[in-house]
Amino acid sequence: MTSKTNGAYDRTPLIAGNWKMNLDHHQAVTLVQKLSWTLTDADHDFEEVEVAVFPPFTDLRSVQTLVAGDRLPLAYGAQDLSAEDSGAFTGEVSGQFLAKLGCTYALVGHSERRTLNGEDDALVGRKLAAALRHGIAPILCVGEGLEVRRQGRQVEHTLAQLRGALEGLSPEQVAGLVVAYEPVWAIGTGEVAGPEDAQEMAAALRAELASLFGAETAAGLRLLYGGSVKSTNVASILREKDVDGVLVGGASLDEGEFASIVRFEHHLLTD
Ligand SMILES: O=C(CO)COP(=O)(O)O
Repeated sequence: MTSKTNGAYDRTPLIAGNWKMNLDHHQAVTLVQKLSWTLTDADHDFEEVEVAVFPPFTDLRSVQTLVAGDRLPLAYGAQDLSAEDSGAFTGEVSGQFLAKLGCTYALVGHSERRTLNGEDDALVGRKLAAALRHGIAPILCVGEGLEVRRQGRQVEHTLAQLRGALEGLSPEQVAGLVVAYEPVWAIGTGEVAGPEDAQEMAAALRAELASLFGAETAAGLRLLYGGSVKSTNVASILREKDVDGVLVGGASLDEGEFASIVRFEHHLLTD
């Protein structure tokens, strides 16, 4: 049994790599191949620590073919999806198509989409519902910007985003949900929220999930931290009781660094 220094894992840790708008489908195949070789060589137990990648839409078919053809124990997902299922929505990608491509997960409400594409909580909630309709586990991204953090309102702000996206759902519907806390000021900046900040927010999110869906459901949901995660800081973050994994951006583009993050327990033993 995998264990934290503060106790056994109740939930399978999830290490997720969000590639953002990087790597074409040829590069995707190369990275996924190298990543799986590196982890297999290192005897990584994918049942103990789950690994998922989030390539651009145009890479997903190639990743599906590779993962299925070589029976790789890796999960993959999309970085976004449409709130709609089909129709006159030029440029949108339906959850139905993603399910056909074997996506286990879809990110919803990533801060870059909220900021660059004006996605609000209502739209994020509709996208989350669309993922659930198609049997895709949503990874709901929440988190505050620098101004909100400076005002000390980060918990209130992040919990409002959580409630806004999950309104009207039942405990059964959210059973496979993952929530990623990504403070916007820590994304791509080299600034990392301290492990205690990640834990403070994870505990607040879990308490809010318990009040929405019951303690038992909340205890089974995985909460991730994201924002400048690297092999050198992952262990201290994942040592925290309520943090069940990480959502990695830049560092997931290098298979050696990402594999080292996946093998965070190795750092737990050495630091
Ligand atoms: O946005 C992120 C993952 O979704 C975090 O990105 P970085 O790890 O590059 O800071």
